[in-house]
Amino acid sequence: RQTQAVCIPAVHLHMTTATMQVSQKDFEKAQEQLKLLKKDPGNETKLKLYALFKQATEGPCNSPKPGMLDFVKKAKWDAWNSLGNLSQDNARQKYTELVSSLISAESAGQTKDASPKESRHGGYETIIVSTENNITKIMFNRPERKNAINHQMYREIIKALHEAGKDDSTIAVITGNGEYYTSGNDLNNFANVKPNEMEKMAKDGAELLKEFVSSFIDFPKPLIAVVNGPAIGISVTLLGLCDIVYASDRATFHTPFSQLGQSPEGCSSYLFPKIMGLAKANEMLLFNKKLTAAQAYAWGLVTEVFPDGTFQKEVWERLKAYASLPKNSLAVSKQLLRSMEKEKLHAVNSKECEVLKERWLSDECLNAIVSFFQRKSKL
Ligand SMILES: CCCCCC/C=C/C(=O)SCCNC(=O)CCNC(=O)[C@H](O)C(C)(C)COP(=O)(O)OP(=O)(O)OC[C@H]1O[C@@H](n2cnc3c(N)ncnc32)[C@H](O)[C@@H]1OP(=O)(O)O
Repeated sequence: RQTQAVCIPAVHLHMTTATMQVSQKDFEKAQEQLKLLKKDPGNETKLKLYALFKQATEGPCNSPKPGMLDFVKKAKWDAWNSLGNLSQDNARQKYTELVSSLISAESAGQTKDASPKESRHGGYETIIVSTENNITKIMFNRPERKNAINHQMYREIIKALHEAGKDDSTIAVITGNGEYYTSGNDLNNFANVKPNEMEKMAKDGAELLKEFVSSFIDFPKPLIAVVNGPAIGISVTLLGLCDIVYASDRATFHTPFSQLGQSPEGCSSYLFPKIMGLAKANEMLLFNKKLTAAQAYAWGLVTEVFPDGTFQKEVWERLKAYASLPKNSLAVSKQLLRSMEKEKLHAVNSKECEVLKERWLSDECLNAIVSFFQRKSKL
């Protein structure tokens, strides 16, 4: 899998003769500092470091794309290739900055009086979790994969929601890093499964999905979705379990389940008809209708739409004010609003996962996934 351990080969931690740029010294120093890190920075970060090192020393990716089955090589190639034509100077700069941020994060973790403003939660690779102004922010962080949700990300979000539910924050926010909110389930979750492992894949997937959706159903504080860009699949269905949904006018909302031979999840088979009426829910959940932000607002899925240019500023100012309201009052009020539904939502979640488990073994679903990987189809 892409998230398998990726070592940074020693050779990549040494400079070739290379350029004598102003930043050359810093770049070399960064390579030395990297070796002093006590904590493993995680596979995603190691991939970024690997890619930036290759770009800085060799320029844009020039090696042939490895085969689909060669996961580690493919993940490294993808990371390097995703840097496109980034100049070697910029790559050196970014590499140096990344190392410096890792060193600072590590020493901040060791010093009690670290910045009181934003505290970054450690131990995550596919998401960034931080707390500031009484708001715990959970950010999908695989921008080069359009924030597709792989198994590791599902597990990390479950953990982050569990911790956010108990921490001192007043509200929690879920959002995406980069251009996309998220492109939904990572289709690689279905790739490279041997025929005799299909049933297990479907069973494990359904269990993970059930636990993932349950962690949204049970989340005890106001949960706000800040939809910064296009949202696909499960990231759209989960919006029904969020208490407020703010969207950039660049966001779109797409649940292409029948196109993928699958079926709705995230309690959308129950919540979407309640939110928007059965006729409109059918267009989204049966017939793959992609909504603009304005349509999603008109259909009741989105609370408010903001111009992309001022989206972050306006939304975070608003949320900062909301998060200064009395924490316990907000929590009990949210629970009152949702409690009558909780049992029903868990039952819907179980049923949806059961149906999906069967769908994942169907030819319709397998053909759709093969088409995606053969580049015959994209959404
Ligand atoms: C435990 C299991 C629970 C399952 C729950 C059920 C959930 C269901 C769903 O969420 S259904 C929705 C699934 N999502 C998709 O089908 C989206 C697939 N992606 C696309 O159609 C396109 O990538 C796109 C429209 C999102 C973006 O297109 P474009 O702007 O042209 O970018 P690229 O395609 O070049 O994307 C860059 C890079 O990212 C890879 N990627 C993007 N999204 C996904 C994804 N969802 N799964 C896997 N890979 C994804 C894409 O393949 C590119 O990789 P490459 O550079 O080609 O290696």
